[in-house]
Amino acid sequence: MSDRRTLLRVEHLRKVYESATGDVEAIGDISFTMDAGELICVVGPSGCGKTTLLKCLAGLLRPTSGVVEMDGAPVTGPSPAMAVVFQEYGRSLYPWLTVRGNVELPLRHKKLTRAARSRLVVDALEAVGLAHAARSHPWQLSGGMQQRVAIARAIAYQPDVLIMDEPFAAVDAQTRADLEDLVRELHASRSISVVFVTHDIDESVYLGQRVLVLSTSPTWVQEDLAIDLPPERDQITTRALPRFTQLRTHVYDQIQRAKRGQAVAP
Ligand SMILES: Nc1ncnc2c1ncn2[C@@H]1O[C@H](COP(=O)(O)OP(=O)(O)OP(=O)(O)O)[C@@H](O)[C@H]1O
Repeated sequence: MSDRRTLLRVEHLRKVYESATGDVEAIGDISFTMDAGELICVVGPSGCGKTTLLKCLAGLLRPTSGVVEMDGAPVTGPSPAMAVVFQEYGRSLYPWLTVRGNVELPLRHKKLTRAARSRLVVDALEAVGLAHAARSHPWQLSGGMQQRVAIARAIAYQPDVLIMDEPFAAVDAQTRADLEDLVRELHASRSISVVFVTHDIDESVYLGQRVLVLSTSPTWVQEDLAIDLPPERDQITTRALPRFTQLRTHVYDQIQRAKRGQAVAP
């Protein structure tokens, strides 16, 4: 649950990529804040700058102008307070390490005793339902299980913010539903704040407490929509609610407007 403390503040963020073939203004002017403990989904037309935004939030990319602040301090590089889960789980896990080794690796940068590290790894693997697979290698696991390992690695690091870039785009529908519920469960039980980018409108409404709809590039926040569905959600009941249908239709309409360039800048 949100505790009304501003954790992340993005103000007038702009990002221009410079290249030999010309400049690309990926992000025009994005501003929003996120309270501690919130789960925000970000949607928008393809190529509108969602990944660019996440990279700026995570300190992996320097904005051209504007500010990203985490807990009142400017983000100037990768921060231990944030962990990122990407879509390409296959490329983000080291095949020569076991599941346990993959989850443990980033913790080696923290000043922890071996026992404390071990506790965090065991706890994270249990939380994602993979305690039994600790000694397997990633290539022995299904796609959904590999993405669970990536999530375990992120939560073992104990970040304040979990940043997820279309994390379930490459798994089948049933696995995706299970992983969505896992994210909701981890968010609720561990008070982790989550920024979740997705192409899937239904997924954004099902997961989010808020949905940020982005315009086409150069991008701004076209709508910051509060998702007023009950906090207890499940795949069958929640998705069958008339309000769920209204919200998904609304988000869909907004994205269509964005694609047609009809959205008005705030
Ligand atoms: N390194 C780069 N150099 C130049 N242009 C880039 C670079 N990375 C991204 N872009 C451009 O910036 C814009 C936004 O890209 P970005 O990947 O952030 O969008 P996205 O919304 O995540 O895309 P998608 O929905 O397809 O995943 C696009 O026009 C893209 O071509």
